[in-house]
Amino acid sequence: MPDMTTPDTAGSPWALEAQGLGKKYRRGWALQDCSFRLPAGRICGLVGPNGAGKSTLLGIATRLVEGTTGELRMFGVPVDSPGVMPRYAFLGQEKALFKRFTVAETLRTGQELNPRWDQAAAERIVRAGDVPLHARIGTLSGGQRTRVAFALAFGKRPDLLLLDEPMADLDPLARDELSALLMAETAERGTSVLMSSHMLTEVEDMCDYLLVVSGGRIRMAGETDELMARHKLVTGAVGESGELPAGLALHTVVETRTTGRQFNALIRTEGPVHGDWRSMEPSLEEILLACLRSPEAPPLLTPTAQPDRRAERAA
Ligand SMILES: Nc1ncnc2c1ncn2[C@@H]1O[C@H](COP(=O)(O)OP(=O)(O)OP(=O)(O)O)[C@@H](O)[C@H]1O
Repeated sequence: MPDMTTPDTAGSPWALEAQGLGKKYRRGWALQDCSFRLPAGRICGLVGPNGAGKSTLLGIATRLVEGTTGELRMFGVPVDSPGVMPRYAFLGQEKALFKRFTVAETLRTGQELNPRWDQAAAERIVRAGDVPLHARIGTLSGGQRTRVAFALAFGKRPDLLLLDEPMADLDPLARDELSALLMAETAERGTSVLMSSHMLTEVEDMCDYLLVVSGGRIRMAGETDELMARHKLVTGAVGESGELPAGLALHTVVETRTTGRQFNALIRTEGPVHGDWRSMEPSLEEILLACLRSPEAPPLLTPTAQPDRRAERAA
């Protein structure tokens, strides 16, 4: 886990802050009215179904996509300010590497393009995977290529690493190895990470912060443990006419399923849970799936994730 006490050099405690962020394409809104905060030093999972708006959000952060409404700040500075570029590195599914370059030439390009370049770190990452420096990129395996892309990203010494499913095409062993590399490198430097992933187990293992997006809107945001602590799985008997117990209405019911005389509900607790039912701690996967299956449930943002309302009003 990263060192949470690492101070941010620019003085802003927020790696990312979105206020009313939206992107409209001709077909409609890809991202709408998104407001959230991601504190510096966190590893944040960006979760949502296909077409949810994850890549659009990462695209706005990296200036590949221009937002239609609102604002996105990185370490307190609007993402379209010139000073932002050296502060982040982006890694997507498509690795932007020249196939004819050798690994050494690729790292040299990184060195020439980035004033904060850390050659020792980049070489260490490449060597740890037994990737020969003289090998051409085109001759490397997918896992080796991803490792070189990670070396380029970390060599840049970014304060924020933005990852769009960078390990999606890797086998489980390579994924495991590169996840460990990611955790070790970010912990050493206190790097903030925002990574989109469809692998919920990976998110559960790696991420101490979550941003859940669906239909272009933020559904949940905040510290993983706080979000988990707000949910319970309850099981009990339905009433005579199949109705749910009245006590459940004291809480936010995210999802219910009834089988015969028994109900299962995933609830957001709004106080102590009392009732003639059994209550269990759901897994993160159960919470995420219920949240994504229930678009009518209200969004849940922990206090940390909620943007400063005063700033919003002043804007
Ligand atoms: N260049 C574009 N032109 C028009 N519509 C777009 C464009 N890019 C994305 N969209 C639409 O915006 C919505 C959000 O897409 P986005 O790629 O951000 O989703 P995603 O969450 O990254 O999905 P996935 O998990 O499949 O990668 C989708 O409906 C998509 O069709």
